[in-house]
Formats: sequence, structure tokens, C-alpha cells
Amino acid sequence: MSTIWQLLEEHRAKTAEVPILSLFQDEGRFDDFSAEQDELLLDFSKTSLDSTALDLLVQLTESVQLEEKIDALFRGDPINTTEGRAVLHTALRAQADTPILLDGKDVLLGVRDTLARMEQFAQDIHSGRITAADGGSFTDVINIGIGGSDLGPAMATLALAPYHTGPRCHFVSNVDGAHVHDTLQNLDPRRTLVIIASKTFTTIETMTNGNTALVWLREALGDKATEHLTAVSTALDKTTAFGIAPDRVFGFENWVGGRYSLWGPIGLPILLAIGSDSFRQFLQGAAAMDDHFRTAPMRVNLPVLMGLVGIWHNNICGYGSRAVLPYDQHLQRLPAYLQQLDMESNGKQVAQDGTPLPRASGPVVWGEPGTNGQHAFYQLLHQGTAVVPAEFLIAAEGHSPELAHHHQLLKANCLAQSEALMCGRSNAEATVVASERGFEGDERERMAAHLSFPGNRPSTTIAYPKLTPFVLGQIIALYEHRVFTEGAIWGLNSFDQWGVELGKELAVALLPMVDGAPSDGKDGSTSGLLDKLSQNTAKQT
Ligand SMILES: O=P(O)(O)OC[C@H]1O[C@](O)(CO)[C@@H](O)[C@@H]1O
Repeated sequence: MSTIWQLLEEHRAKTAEVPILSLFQDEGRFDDFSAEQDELLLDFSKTSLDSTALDLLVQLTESVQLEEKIDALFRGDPINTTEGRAVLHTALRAQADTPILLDGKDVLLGVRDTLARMEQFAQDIHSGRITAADGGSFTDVINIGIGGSDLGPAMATLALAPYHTGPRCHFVSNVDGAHVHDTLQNLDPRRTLVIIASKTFTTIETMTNGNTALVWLREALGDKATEHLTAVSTALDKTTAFGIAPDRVFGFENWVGGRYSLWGPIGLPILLAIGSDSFRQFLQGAAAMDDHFRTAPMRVNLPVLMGLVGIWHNNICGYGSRAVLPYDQHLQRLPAYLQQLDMESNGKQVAQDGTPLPRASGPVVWGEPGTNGQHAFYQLLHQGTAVVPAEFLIAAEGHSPELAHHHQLLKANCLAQSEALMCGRSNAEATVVASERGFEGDERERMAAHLSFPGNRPSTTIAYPKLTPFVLGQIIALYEHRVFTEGAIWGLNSFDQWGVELGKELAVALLPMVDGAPSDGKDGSTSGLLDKLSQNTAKQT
């Protein structure tokens, strides 16, 4: 164990009982334990971090050479060592013309060329220059993809609803036929453009849904069905084999990981929904965060600070999950998006060199927008036996001036929750509340136990003026680099995902058994369930 980890643990042991609230006796705490970058403020003053802990955590970044690792990321070194790839999603949003060389070639040339093609395509759809097979306009777009080819575009398209100027976008991901069925049944194939989005163009869910959509288009359009198809992929041979015209295919390179891919062609639905100007602002927001991550000192670097708070909570305090709580209905898919970004990246058990990790890696990430979550799981956040660090997001202003009173309520609720988590309610205060509610004697004591809140529960808050495309770009890049920071400190590879392979292989092997082949060699539970499910199918037919 390195000395810094030991020092952090010793410091935690000494300070674990110190109430977070008492740290505010230092009047400068909010300023010292918050940081800003352009439109974003990160407040981490409502955590148990003090300056000793923060200094040690910053030393930790030095001991793992975080700065050098950040440089290697942006330089395009092959840091995804199990797949032998560079990790250059940042090139998709780079604003400067400084070449980014990979194998001697500037990747920016291809990136800019593809972006220009995507923009032209979106403009042509908006203006009606590209029409549906019958000469009418496309009013709806279905994006068929899963994982990184769905969550990012779906989350961002929804987040930027106030900026939509283009066709309505729908997203189909699940192989459950209900998803594609329920989506198609409300749409007119003559007015619908289908994007098949798959980095590999082999993912079984996407190819199954893609084929179903093609049949649906063919029934209405016959041979002209493929005129309603577009593909986004790195596998151009496979998109051609699917029958999609090359000028309707937007390619990207394998140095863009699936869960980091919404900045390029996988972001086509976002671009179609919001148009070029807003999409460029989205990229600019992310690029501004990139510059900040590369250049800001660790002590004021937002993604680094968020990563360090995560390390403190996970490894030093032993909190094994974190809740993402956007007080922003437009960010309702952010928790699901972050589950993939964070857990597929850092849910690993071995270091880059294959040796077991000496300490916990990625925590469980979950969440829901506020205020909905308040009426569901916040009970556990406030009074449960597990401590879950909460991550709030809140805008100063909403998008509907006529509903400003809603937004004031939203802000009050967001701040009330972080305050309640930190301050709690002591037994003495709870006893007063119990008296006010008419309880006396032993009953008052019993009720006070139920009405008291332990408090001292940590939270961070990301505040921004308004959820614009630029701000959304900043927020997503902030989380991406936070994941990078944590992964770099744990020494793992944040850019592969071998853990999803086994289930995929077994599903392929199980399919014939689901269709009735003998389940020889399967464990008792799996064959029992196969049996039961085939009996149930038989009853229904
Ligand atoms: O874009 P593709 O190749 O269809 O992959 C979809 C998703 O599947 C995964 O490979 C894991 O299942 C993700 O990493 C990826 O985002």
C-alpha cells in the first residue's frame, strides 16, 4: 500500500466523526471547496473533505502521474492497451487546428470532413432537399442502436428539447420486440428516416431491430425502402452489405469508444434535432472542458476534483455507490447514460498489467431526476443504514419563463435536499417535533427516534445558468474526464468492456435451447428455467 493511501486512511480515521456542517466554521469553505469552469460551478463543500485530505488526494494524482496520463490521452497514445487502440473522442470536438497525429496522419482532417457531411445531410433534411421516397419530407427519425449508440444520443437529444428545430427523434434499443413495435406503430414509414447506429454493425439487438424496421419500410415503400435508411458505423463493408448507399453512411474510427461516441456520427440524431449551430455549441462546450482538464492545476480542475471526491467516498469512506440527481427534467436520461459511461469504463477488477486491483474500483451509479426521486428513494438517502453520496445538478433558470415559479420550487427543493442530508435533525430537535405532533412520554421518545435524521451525508452540486447546448457539452465532458481521473488513479483500463462478452456468447448458445433443443450440459437452474419458459410458451400458443 502506498504511503498516500495509508495517510488518507489514517486521516479519515481521525476525522470520521467530525460533522460536515462544523467544517463551515471556516467561512471561506464554500470558496475553497468549489471550483468553476466557464458556465459550470462544482460545489464539493458539503463533503467531509478538508484541506489535509484534499492535499493528500492531490499528491495521489502526482504519484500516479495523472498529468502525464492526461497528456497521453490527448496525444493519442494507445492507452486502451487490451484493444491496442488510441482513445481520441476528444478529437471529435477539438476546436483548434493543431494537428492530432495518429500513425503520422492528422485525424482532424477526417473528423472535420465527416462533420461537414453530417451537417450538410442535416441541413438537406431540414430544408427538404433530401426527401422521402415519395418526395415529401421526413418528419420523424428513428435511431436504432444500443449502449453507446443509443444512450448518449438519446440523453442529449432529450436534454436539448428546447433547441429542437428538426424532425422528431425516436430511439429503439432493446431487443424486446415491444420496443420496436411500440415505436413503429405510431409512425408513418413514408415520413420516417431510420438510422442504424452501431460501431461494429454486428450487435445482435441493433441488427435484429434494424431488420425489423427494414421489413416495415419495405411493406410501405417496396424497393425504395433503402432510401429511408442511414447508417453510422466503423464497419463500412457491413453497412454496404446491408444495402445502405455509401453516401448515406457516416463512418468513424475505432479510436472512438462506443460510450464516448456521441460527439461524432453517433450524434447524428442530436444534430438532426437541433441543427448545426446548436450542435457546434455542444462541441464547443466539451472542448472548453477538454482545455480546462488539460491545463488547469489539479486543485481547481473540475474533473480532477470530482474524481478525487469519488475516490475519497469510495475508497476512503467505503461508500460503494453514488446517486446522480439532476434537478432538471431534460436530464432525465443522464443517470442511465452515466451508468454506461462510468460502470462500463471503471467496473474492472484488474489493473492494466492484469494483476488484481488492490482496492475497490468503480462504484454503483444510479439516480433519477429530482423532485421525482424525493418521493421514491430519498427516504433511504436520509435515514437508511447505507450512506450514498449524492450528486445534484441544477440550473439557475429553466426554459419556460412563464413557469418561473416551478423553477423556483425546483431550486428550493434541490438546495433543501443537500442541506437536509448534511444537517440532519438531532434527537433533541426530533423530540420537539414529536411534542408538537402531540406525542408525550415514552411515545414521544419512540417517535423522536423515527423523526431524527443522522445528517452528515455528503453531496456535491453542479450549478449552471441554463441547460444550453454549450453547458450540456461541458457537463458530459466533465463526467468523461472524471471517469478518466478515477480510472487512472485505480490504474485500470477505462476504455475496454470485456465484461459484456460472456453474456453475449451464452445468449447465442442458448438461443437453440430456447427454441426447443435439449439443454444438455446446462446447470440445474438454467435448464429448469428453460423448461418452465417453454411450458409457458406452449400454454399461450
Ligand atoms: O455500437 P455497437 O457496436 O453496436 O455497440 C453497442 C454497445 O455494445 C457494447 O460494446 C457493450 O455491449 C458497448 O460498449 C457499446 O456501446
